[in-house]
Amino acid sequence: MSFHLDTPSKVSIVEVGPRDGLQNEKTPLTVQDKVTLIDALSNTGLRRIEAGSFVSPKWVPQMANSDAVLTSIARQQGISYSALTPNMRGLTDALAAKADEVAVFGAASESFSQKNINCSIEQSIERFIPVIDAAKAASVPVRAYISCVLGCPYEGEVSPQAVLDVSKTLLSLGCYEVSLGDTIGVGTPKKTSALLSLLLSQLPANKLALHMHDTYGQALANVLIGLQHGIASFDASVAGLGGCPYAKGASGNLASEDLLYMLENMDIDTGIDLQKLIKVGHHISVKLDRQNGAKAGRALLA
Ligand SMILES: CC(C)(COP(=O)([O-])OP(=O)([O-])OC[C@H]1O[C@@H](n2cnc3c(N)ncnc32)[C@H](O)[C@@H]1OP(=O)([O-])[O-])[C@@H](O)C(=O)NCCC(=O)NCCSC(=O)C[C@@](C)(O)CC(=O)[O-]
Repeated sequence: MSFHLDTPSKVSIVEVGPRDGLQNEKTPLTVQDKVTLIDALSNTGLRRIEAGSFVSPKWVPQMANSDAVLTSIARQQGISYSALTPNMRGLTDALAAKADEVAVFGAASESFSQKNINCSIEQSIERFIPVIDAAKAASVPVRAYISCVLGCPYEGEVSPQAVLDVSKTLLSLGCYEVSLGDTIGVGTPKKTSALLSLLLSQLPANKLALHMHDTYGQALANVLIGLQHGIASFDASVAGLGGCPYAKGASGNLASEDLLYMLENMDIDTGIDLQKLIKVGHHISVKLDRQNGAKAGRALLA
């Protein structure tokens, strides 16, 4: 029996630890370390794993070895291994490395767009058009991220209408899903609910995902709001790894283990084995010499 509130009975989790999680880590991981992490994640039941990012190594050195990572992992059938592709150069490299899926990433805030990808929102859309077209021509699905949907580190408040406009544009260009990024974790249930109410008045729930950072401990509460609005796709990061290099102070993503613990206890099916995921979270935390950011992970290991 599913939870008494009107929530989806099944949800899909995008594990972003190997990308969003590692892109801001001070301790650089070797290709082999990343491959070990991704291969371990592949054995947990996850079906969507973001494995790397084809961005400028001058901007994000931690992702410089994404091609070697994608070509070295032990791919498992039924798992989509994705990568970020900000431009045609990124897409070409991602296709050469056989990414199963790619993602373009824009923002709802002009300042963040400039700081993150060095162009305006409008210019970013112009850049994405050939990327999306070429990916589709290669039969590679394209996801889209929008950063700063609930607040911007440079501008503060972001208007929900701006998020709606960018979402509609990216979906109309052929992205199969828009992942709404609370980049600095300032979203609260009230703000998340207001944003989703507007978006869902014009877009179907199955075109949206939530990508919550846990800076203020609100990520899981916001996910619950998302579930109650019918959202069934969520991004999370094993051990709560992460942070965005262009959003100072942003802490990690919502920990995958915490998300899974909540979903399991709401009888919502994900197909993922929590115990296996907890072990992966523990190992990567030890490897990075950082505290495991997953509360459920720490509690269940204790
Ligand atoms: C977008 C660019 C490339 C524009 O960067 P640019 O400087 O405007 O671009 P450019 O075309 O003038 O190129 C500059 C240099 O980068 C190289 N270059 C150009 N493109 C590539 C590429 N694809 N791969 C490798 N190298 C590349 C290019 O060859 C050139 O090299 P140089 O001639 O100086 O030696 C740059 O701004 C960049 O790489 N930004 C990275 C931003 C990033 O990765 N941010 C983190 C991910 S987004 C995020 O975390 C948020 C999210 C998704 O998780 C959701 C949320 O929480 O909000």
